[in-house]
Amino acid sequence: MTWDDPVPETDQRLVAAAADGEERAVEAALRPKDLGEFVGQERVREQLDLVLKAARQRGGTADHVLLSGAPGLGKTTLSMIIAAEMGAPIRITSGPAIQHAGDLAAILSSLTEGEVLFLDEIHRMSRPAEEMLYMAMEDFRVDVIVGKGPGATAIPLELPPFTLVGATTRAGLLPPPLRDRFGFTGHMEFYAPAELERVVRRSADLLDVVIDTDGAAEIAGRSRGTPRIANRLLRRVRDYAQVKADGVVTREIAAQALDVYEVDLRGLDRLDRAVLDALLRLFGGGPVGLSTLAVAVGEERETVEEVAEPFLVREGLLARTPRGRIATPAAWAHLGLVPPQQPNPPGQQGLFGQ
Ligand SMILES: Nc1ncnc2c1ncn2[C@@H]1O[C@H](COP(=O)(O)OP(=O)(O)OP(=O)(O)O)[C@@H](O)[C@H]1O
Repeated sequence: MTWDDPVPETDQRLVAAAADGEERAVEAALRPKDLGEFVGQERVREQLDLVLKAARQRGGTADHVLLSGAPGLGKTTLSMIIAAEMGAPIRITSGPAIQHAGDLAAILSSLTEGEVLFLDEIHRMSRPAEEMLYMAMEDFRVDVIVGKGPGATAIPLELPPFTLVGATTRAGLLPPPLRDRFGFTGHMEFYAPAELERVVRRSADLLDVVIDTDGAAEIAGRSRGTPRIANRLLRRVRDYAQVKADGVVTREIAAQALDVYEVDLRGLDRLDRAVLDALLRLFGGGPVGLSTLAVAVGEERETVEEVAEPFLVREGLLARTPRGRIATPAAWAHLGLVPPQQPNPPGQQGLFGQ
């Protein structure tokens, strides 16, 4: 497996959606092995089930599959399930690991018939490799260029039929010719709390952790719609339950543990709350410019914009407007603060129609 990309420093948070190599090794034990075990994503599961069943009935190779969605929602897991359901081996690589077309040619030419090639972060592949992939996907053929300059020749190389599973967090960044070569695209959504609760209970079972329904619900509610985060929080809660209590995870124990790790009821961590707190207390809820907000919390502009804000926006706690960042009424409520009363100019509504 090649997941060579370092996780950015700022992403090494308990609530980070990305994982480093070490965590991926721990995660391997928790991966569902077939579609039946895979929690949630009903639509994608049903559609994929049809694609795979039909391919099996025809005795052929499944169409190429594109999975799009945020990190930690189960794209790698689904690719392994696709291989398992097709009874095929799987090869795993990622866009950034394929710098040259030659790297891709080497991988493609060593595939066996029906093999699944999982290409994570497919949007980060180099241009020449991408162009080679077009032909490989469509015609199961690549042209290997031998030599340089005017004497260079293209030697056609036949490939066995294979299934490409591409994963991307940014489907919009894929060039249309690449997108169009996938027979099926699955859009992965964030998970509902009840689904995450099932993920937590399943993982607890596998890790031999005793947990009650409320304990699982408490962890699920703080997991930002993401199974990877749910599993990570479960591991930290397990430590707490073992060291500070009798090992059993109840709602109270889960809440105490996650309070220690500063992950609040909605899954906000220290950084998220610092941004909201500054926006509300220092700037009256905004609008305030990103740079000013970043200085106020002692972080880089990029950290606030790329690490904290996406989740705050998704949660409906912060809005990005042309005039700057503004807090929503939900943000005031979440931090238990009361918004200042601002008289609206005659005939004009306030920002939130208040
Ligand atoms: N639907 C699910 N049911 C149960 N566990 C899940 C589900 N989806 C993901 N997980 C668990 O969450 C963890 C992360 O999943 P996975 O590595 O597949 O995510 P990903 O979308 O590929 O992430 P990335 O984009 O960072 O590669 C794994 O331990 C996996 O077992």
